[in-house]
Amino acid sequence: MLTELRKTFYLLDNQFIIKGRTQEKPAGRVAPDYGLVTTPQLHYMVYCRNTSGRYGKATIEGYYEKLSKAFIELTKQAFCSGDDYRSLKVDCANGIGALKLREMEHYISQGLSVQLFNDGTKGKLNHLCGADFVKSHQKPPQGMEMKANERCCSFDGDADRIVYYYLDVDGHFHLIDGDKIATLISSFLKELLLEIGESLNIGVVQTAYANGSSTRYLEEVMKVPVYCTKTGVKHLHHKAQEFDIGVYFEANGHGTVLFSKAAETKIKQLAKESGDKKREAAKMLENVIDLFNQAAGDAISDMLVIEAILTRKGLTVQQWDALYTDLPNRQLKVKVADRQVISTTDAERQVVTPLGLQEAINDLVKTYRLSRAFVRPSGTEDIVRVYAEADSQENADSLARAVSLAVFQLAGGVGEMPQPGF
Ligand SMILES: CC(=O)N[C@H]1[C@@H](OP(=O)(O)O)O[C@H](CO)[C@@H](O)[C@@H]1O
Repeated sequence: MLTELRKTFYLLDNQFIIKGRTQEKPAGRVAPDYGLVTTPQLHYMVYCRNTSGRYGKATIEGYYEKLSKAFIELTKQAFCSGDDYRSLKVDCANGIGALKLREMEHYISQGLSVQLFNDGTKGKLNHLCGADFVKSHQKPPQGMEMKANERCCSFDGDADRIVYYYLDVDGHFHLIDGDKIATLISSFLKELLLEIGESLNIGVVQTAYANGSSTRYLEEVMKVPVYCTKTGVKHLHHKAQEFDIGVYFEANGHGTVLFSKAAETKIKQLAKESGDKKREAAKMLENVIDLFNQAAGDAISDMLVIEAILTRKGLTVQQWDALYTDLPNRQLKVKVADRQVISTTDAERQVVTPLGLQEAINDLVKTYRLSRAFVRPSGTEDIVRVYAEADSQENADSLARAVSLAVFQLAGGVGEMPQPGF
């Protein structure tokens, strides 16, 4: 996250970006100073400048105005306008998202009231809170007061990821991750596409970390084509650009939806010319295009899209969650002397080297039901990541442990040996 942020600052500070290429800043030109902004807001500014303002005004007010206008349009005649749909609790991970959401609050207050937690007034960045903590520990952040069935979400520190969650009446925690966000959004978009009756193609892009139930639901129930890329949003973003409408989300809640130029032009034309029903659907799609950050995954923009969809469809957080049931899963880390000894293929789902490791994983996976496991070297930490899913949490935990042990033994593990079982 921070590396991305620094890289973008560097681009704004020392170089200009012209049509996707970078070049040295011409002498005498002053780089704009936007003060403190979220990572996706910075990407928005760059996108605006690179399109000479066609994408939007390259100011923080321009961002708030563009998003809030689309959000208000989408929610104003919504079927459901009860209080349940109007309020949302947001854990801001003690990060920049808190400052920016506060600034934006009054632009969207007509459609949504947000209550902020972990807003940075005390507490440390991402410490026991934020999207990454909630997703990896599968529990609520500290500092959030949650009542049963209340809709809550967490941003990460630089506000480019978002996950939703709630507590049921028995106090059980339910996580709604990037996969379920992608599912909600795709089903909404598919319905609108049916209404406008145009054959625009839609594709969903995931990584190997996507829960098996989400992939099955998208392919088998929703009949949407799903593609798997390597981990890291740059891979998902590029793949999503191949479709008229490309929906991409990492399971950790980082993602957005991209619309091709041709799709945007078609939708804009239908919003002007077609008959009543089609025109309404096309207008809605026009606002959806404006509400999604086309430059990068954006927690604020994604939150507004999700809130607009839930309101329009009259869906509660529990109904959304019930679209499918996640397979129990576990992620572990293994320390090895050199993580580069592990090379992978098939979008990181199969190990090529060291020899014998993939066979060992295959043998372990066969001993569990509804199981899947893979390992890959992290691109951001000096570790190997292990992922496993199975029919029960106990089995997912036990498979993840057994695979960790195989990695430790076959790929030069260091330190304490992982124990089988959990
Ligand atoms: C399993 C997982 O969540 N991996 C994250 C993490 O990458 P690793 O290469 O797994 O360390 O950080 C990336 C950058 O934030 C993010 O894009 C990715 O999804």
